[in-house]
Amino acid sequence: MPYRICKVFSVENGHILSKHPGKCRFPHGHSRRIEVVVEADELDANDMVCDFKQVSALIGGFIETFDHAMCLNTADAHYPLYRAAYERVVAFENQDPTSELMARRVFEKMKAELETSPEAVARRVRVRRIRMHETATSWAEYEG
Ligand SMILES: Nc1nc2c(c(=O)[nH]1)N=C([C@H](O)[C@H](O)COP(=O)(O)OP(=O)(O)OP(=O)(O)O)CN2
Repeated sequence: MPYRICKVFSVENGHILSKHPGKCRFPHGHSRRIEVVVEADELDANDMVCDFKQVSALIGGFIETFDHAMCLNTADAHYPLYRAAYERVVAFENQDPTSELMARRVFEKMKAELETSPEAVARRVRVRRIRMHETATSWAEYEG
């Protein structure tokens, strides 16, 4: 049974769900909590999965790109307008930026960071799941 730790990040993030039949197809924002769960079979010399700060160092910068940014489907008719007007736009290729897909994107980035990092932590630690909170009552997660 592996040991697990979780580092929680917060961002203020906008999105448009262009396929949504209700009001979520209009621009709106969320104060998102993003839980990054990593695991290891053995603890390090400090009796940790890894330092929480190492999780931040690996994925914090990527998560920051979602902060005060608008997530958009590239197929949304408004996408070119947002792209032209604002520098902080996060594109989802022909898919709506749901919490499910945002969780998956963070998961895949964290996995890639661990695979390419030369640091020892990367050989021992795996990303287990990303939980993307949307509101106080809803979240989605992606698990490896
Ligand atoms: N599976 C998903 N469903 C919905 C998503 C999503 O990303 N994945 N997103 C939305 C909207 O972005 C919406 O803003 C959030 O939905 P919801 O939790 O329904 O928000 P409310 O504040 O309106 O919830 P209430 O608890 O009903 O007030 C929609 N669905």
